[in-house]
Amino acid sequence: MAAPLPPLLVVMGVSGSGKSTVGAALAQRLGVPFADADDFHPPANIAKMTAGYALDDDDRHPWLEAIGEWLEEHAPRGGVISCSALKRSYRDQLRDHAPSISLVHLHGSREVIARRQSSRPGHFMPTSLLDSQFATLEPLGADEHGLVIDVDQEVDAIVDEYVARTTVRLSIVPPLNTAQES
Ligand SMILES: Nc1ncnc2c1ncn2[C@@H]1O[C@H](COP(=O)(O)OP(=O)(O)O)[C@@H](O)[C@H]1O
Ligand SMILES: O=C(O)[C@H](O)[C@@H](O)[C@H](O)[C@H](O)COP(=O)(O)O
Repeated sequence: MAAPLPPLLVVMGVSGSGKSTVGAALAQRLGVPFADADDFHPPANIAKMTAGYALDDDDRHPWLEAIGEWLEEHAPRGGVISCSALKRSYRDQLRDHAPSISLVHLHGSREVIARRQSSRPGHFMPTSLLDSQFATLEPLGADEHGLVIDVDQEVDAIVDEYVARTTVRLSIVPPLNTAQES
């Protein structure tokens, strides 16, 4: 039997959904490297968001290319990267680099996410951009490899849910026609 592929995950969702926090915890649990896509933005993108303007497709294109390259580089040994990946076309761009990625969409109500995003200290992303994040978000298509997890639970519970839903359990099936010992 072929060895299973190492996990190569993109933790996606709107700003404040917990991508960085959950992504780091997932990487630790899975024993693979972690990266945060916030660190891949060119300075102009950070400046634009800090000033309260949403990024557009042109702003995101080079950023997604850099994330795609990280995924490509980490595909052989696995990795987790947190990246909003809001549109289907953005995820297609990542898959062009690394077709084997799995998406983990952190899904939650605007209320829960806004509360977390606005109480997060020292982050450049203004709460005023949350509406545009939700408006831009395109849910995972049925043909996209991944799963959706509710963020309204503790970080460890989210990681547990991921592991429970993705672990293949092998059951030991006794051979047929085995003579019964008496
Ligand atoms: N499951 C959770 N339960 C409680 N707080 C959380 C949870 N996930 C994230 N947080 C907190 O919410 C805020 C936003 O999380 P963060 O990981 O920065 O989100 P993102 O990377 O998606 O913008 C942070 O202050 C983080 O500590
Ligand atoms: O595509 C975008 O509009 C940005 O990448 C955005 O989705 C991302 O969320 C910001 O970088 C803020 O970072 P946080 O998600 O950590 O708030």
